[in-house]
Amino acid sequence: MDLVVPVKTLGRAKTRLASATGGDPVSHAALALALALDTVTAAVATPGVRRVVTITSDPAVAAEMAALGVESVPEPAEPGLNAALEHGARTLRSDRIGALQADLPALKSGELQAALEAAGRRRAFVPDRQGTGTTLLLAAPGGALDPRFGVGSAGHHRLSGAVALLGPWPSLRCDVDTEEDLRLARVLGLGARTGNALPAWTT
Ligand SMILES: Nc1nc2c(ncn2[C@@H]2O[C@H](COP(=O)(O)OP(=O)(O)OP(=O)(O)O)[C@@H](O)[C@H]2O)c(=O)[nH]1
Ligand SMILES: C=C(OP(=O)(O)O)C(=O)O
Repeated sequence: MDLVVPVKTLGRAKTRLASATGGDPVSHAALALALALDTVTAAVATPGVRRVVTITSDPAVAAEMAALGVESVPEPAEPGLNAALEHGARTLRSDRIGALQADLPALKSGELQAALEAAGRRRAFVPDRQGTGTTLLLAAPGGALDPRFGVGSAGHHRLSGAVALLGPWPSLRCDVDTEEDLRLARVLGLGARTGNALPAWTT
């Protein structure tokens, strides 16, 4: 399985989390980067994951990912998350491809591995903890990714024929968009970089 991980340019990312860093843009960018680095660190360590590639036009993200041994592909001219994922999938030219969101700072490799195994050869997705969004989308072997991320993406992925995977994988389902999500992810056990990037209120 090869995974594409989209990472928005840090200065524009995670706007719903801005209050967590008190409006300081430097701390905010550091937190957004830490979320992505912790997610990718867990993904790279997952048995069954052969390759991880981030899709980003942010040179700071690409440099940090390179330090982890992870390649980055620049975003295409067409804007938006799904266009970025389609571009990444095309670039990888892999037989088996998936898209993993970059805001899963509590992600445990064992849970990602279990979800990959549960998918088998099906096109499948993992909904977020609220059941409305999507944290992981897996193409069938040789099949297209056909990403439909955005508001209500779980419903869109289901309607497009992907199978919902609802296993006991809280770290895989806990994407962090808000301060409340961050608190929940902390209970699950944050990756080291996000833990270090957090403001004092969480301690
Ligand atoms: N490369 C790329 N990644 C994106 C883009 N939009 C969203 N993402 C990534 O997709 C994932 C889910 O995005 P959201 O949760 O909506 O994140 P966000 O847009 O940074 O957050 P908000 O500003 O709060 O909506 C995150 O990993 C983002 O970094 C995009 O246009 N390009
Ligand atoms: C883009 C998505 O993420 P979020 O709900 O975190 O914005 C999605 O779930 O499709």
